[in-house]
Amino acid sequence: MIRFDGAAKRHPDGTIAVEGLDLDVPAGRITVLVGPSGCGKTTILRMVNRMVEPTAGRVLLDGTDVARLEAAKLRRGIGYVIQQAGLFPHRRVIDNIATVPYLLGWDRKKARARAAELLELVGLAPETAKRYPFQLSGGQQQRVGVARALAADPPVLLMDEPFSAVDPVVRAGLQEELLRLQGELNKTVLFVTHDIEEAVRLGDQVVVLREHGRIAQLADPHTLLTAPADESVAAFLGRDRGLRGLGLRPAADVAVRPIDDGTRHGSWELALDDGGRPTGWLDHDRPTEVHPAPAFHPGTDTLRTALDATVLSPAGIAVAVDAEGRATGTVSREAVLAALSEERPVSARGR
Ligand SMILES: Nc1ncnc2c1ncn2[C@@H]1O[C@H](COP(=O)(O)OP(=O)(O)OP(=O)(O)O)[C@@H](O)[C@H]1O
Repeated sequence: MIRFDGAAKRHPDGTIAVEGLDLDVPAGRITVLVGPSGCGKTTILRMVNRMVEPTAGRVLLDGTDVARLEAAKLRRGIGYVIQQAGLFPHRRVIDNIATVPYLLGWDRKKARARAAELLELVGLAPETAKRYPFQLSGGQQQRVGVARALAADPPVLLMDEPFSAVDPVVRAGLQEELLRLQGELNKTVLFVTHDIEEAVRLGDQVVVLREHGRIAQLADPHTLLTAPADESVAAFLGRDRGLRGLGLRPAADVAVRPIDDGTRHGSWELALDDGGRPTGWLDHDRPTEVHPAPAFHPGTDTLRTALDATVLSPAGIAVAVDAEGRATGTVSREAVLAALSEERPVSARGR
């Protein structure tokens, strides 16, 4: 467990980044810090691995004041993931991932074998190992960043806006991946974001901060959305709290138009293969071009995924598919938004 015990940071120029924080970050859970720019999120995170030294108070890691631990050694036991991954550009992916094992003195073969395992764990193809970071997409780079942070199997993971530089759909994929990984690994995760939706999606507990690192509310996502502590938290959650529930509501809430009712939507035709799986959208006015057909799983996805799929679809229509990938129906953006505006309690994320 990580405990902030009156931890404060005042900079030499007099700026108070964090006034005095008391917070427990439970072991094996994801705690998300969320709040407006400049409220002290990064400062709080960096106090844990001593990239920032508190000017008052303490940070305890499993009961030990981190100030008493050697910084380099402390950091090797804490995974750290930052925005845009921060990979070494001149090192291949495999060696980027093996950075900490090398530092720990593992032999090259063992370090690389571990890195290859992690590559698979974060969902990257084995051939990615030999590439350089610039040869990867933003989302792939973030996966490498996560793999690198996990390489020495640290019990604690600090993540500072790790997914904010990628587009919403890639981001949703990375979030899902993190939840899947966490289901297996049970790390103590401290995660910083300024996006409340990301916070409620990932957090077992969410800490809403205001200026100087003051806690406005600490709650599980469900409580936060249904019972904001005060007006300022409610305002931060967004005026339309329904929209913020997108990522918590099951996609099953949306009315699907059965595939048997037809595959034509205006000038767009949904093409299916022999097995009934969508292969793309065809534009009747330009029939030679095939456009991608984003899909979602009504049984397991959220309304957020369904909405993303409609937004990315050239036809403005998302395809509902079953577990085998066969199209069962279609939904429009309006249908997703209509489902959202129906009065239903927001359900907390289940694992
Ligand atoms: N070296 C420094 N000297 C003076 N002030 C600083 C220094 N580093 C950070 N600050 C100030 O401390 C406050 C908290 O900064 P911090 O980076 O922790 O905020 P944040 O919530 O992570 O912001 P963002 O979401 O924009 O990254 C800000 O007002 C910032 O300007």
